[in-house]
Amino acid sequence: MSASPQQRQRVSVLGSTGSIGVNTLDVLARHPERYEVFALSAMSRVDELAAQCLQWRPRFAVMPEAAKAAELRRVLREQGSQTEVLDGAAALAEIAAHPDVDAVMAAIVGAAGLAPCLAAARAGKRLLLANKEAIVVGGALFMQAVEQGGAMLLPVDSEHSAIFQCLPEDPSTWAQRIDHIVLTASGGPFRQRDPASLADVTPEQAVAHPNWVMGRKISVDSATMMNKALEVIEARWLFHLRPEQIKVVIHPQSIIHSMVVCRDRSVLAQLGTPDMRVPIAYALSFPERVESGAEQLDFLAKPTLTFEDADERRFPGLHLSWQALRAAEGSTAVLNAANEEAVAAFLERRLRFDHIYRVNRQSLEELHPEAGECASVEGLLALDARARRHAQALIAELSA
Ligand SMILES: NC(=O)C1=CN([C@@H]2O[C@H](COP(=O)(O)OP(=O)(O)OC[C@H]3O[C@@H](n4cnc5c(N)ncnc54)[C@H](OP(=O)(O)O)[C@@H]3O)[C@@H](O)[C@H]2O)C=CC1
Ligand SMILES: CC(=O)[C@@H](O)[C@H](O)COP(=O)(O)O
Ligand SMILES: [Mn+2]
Repeated sequence: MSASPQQRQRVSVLGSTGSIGVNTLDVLARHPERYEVFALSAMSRVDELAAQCLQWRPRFAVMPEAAKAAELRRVLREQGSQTEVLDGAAALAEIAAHPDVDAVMAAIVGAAGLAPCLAAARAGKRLLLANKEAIVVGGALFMQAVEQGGAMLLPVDSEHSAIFQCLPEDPSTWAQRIDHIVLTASGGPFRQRDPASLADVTPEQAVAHPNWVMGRKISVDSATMMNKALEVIEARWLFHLRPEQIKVVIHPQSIIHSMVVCRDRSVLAQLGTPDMRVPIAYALSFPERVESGAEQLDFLAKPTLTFEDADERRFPGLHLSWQALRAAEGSTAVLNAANEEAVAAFLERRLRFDHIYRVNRQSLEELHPEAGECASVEGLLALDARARRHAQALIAELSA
């Protein structure tokens, strides 16, 4: 039976103009009887956010930069829109924690999404987590906020959604049943290239993912395998695993989205076409399932599923994840900050593709978090800023 209009979930979509944001709105549009949009947010794309506001008529729209917000306000006023436009980074936390919000889609890219995620978690929301950098930076503090706020944390990242779909609903049973998990990795656009030939690859080549259409930052991360490194760290927190319980295998078709290997050696996998609307729909509707709009998997069209070793010499970036997890608390935040800076420099053609790994490795080895820095969001953001400065110096040296 469908929900009555009074029971519709009110959803804030943080990062609504991005790849996950747009896919989320696509899923929401298929279920007007279940969901309504409470608030939207974006960073730079005023016209896209204005169009979304006119279609969805949210109560609030947020643009952190005042000038962009003023431009959005002007456009919406001209169109007679009732949407209230807010600015400032604190407004993101406001629309994440607002008492009238039921669910928050965290689809901002990067550590900028940490504070609104923590706000949603502390306010006990249903938190749909695509923004993997937030949990990589937040770590224990993030999980404490979820627990203390009584939030429901639902993974959106395809691999973590797959693991979640292979596990029972009651998280207290997970530790007893999981031997380890296997995250699948496509290998990215350079899987078959000689690693020594990657110095001159361009941003255009790096963002051309073989299977998924995604934002530019995560696409570069897939090409360096840092995406999988972030996902190893994300899995450690989401599923309460030890680093050695998380393994990675290359699966170039991206049909198996990840696997759980149980104590009895039974292997559970989740399969489907590579379409983010599936994990988004699952996170929105859990424990139910609703139409996502994705194409059904045709086994005969994709009859061969293959696997390869995630070789350390070929994919050195991946292995920084286990190094960071075993190092001092806060090291994962350092690794993330370095990577965000290095990817931005690469996309701006200030850094060679193969130097992204050098910046990440050196930052992790040279910058040591101080005791207590991870105990508060202020401490974590200070550590994040320190790691960015360190990485920027390395980038300047490498590009001199
Ligand atoms: N795309 C995908 O299929 C997948 C993405 N993810 C994760 O989801 C997150 C979003 O990825 P994706 O949608 O690809 O990214 P996009 O770059 O496509 O979108 C990012 C969104 O965040 C906004 N934004 C960017 N920077 C800031 C900032 N500093 N403060 C506030 N808002 C900001 C952007 O606004 P604007 O566009 O206006 O600049 C945009 O709405 C990432 O963490 C990614 O790793 C995980 C699995 C799959
Ligand atoms: C869709 C999604 O979840 C991405 O994280 C995707 O998995 C990237 O693919 P690879 O990092 O495996 O190339
Ligand atoms: Mn993923």
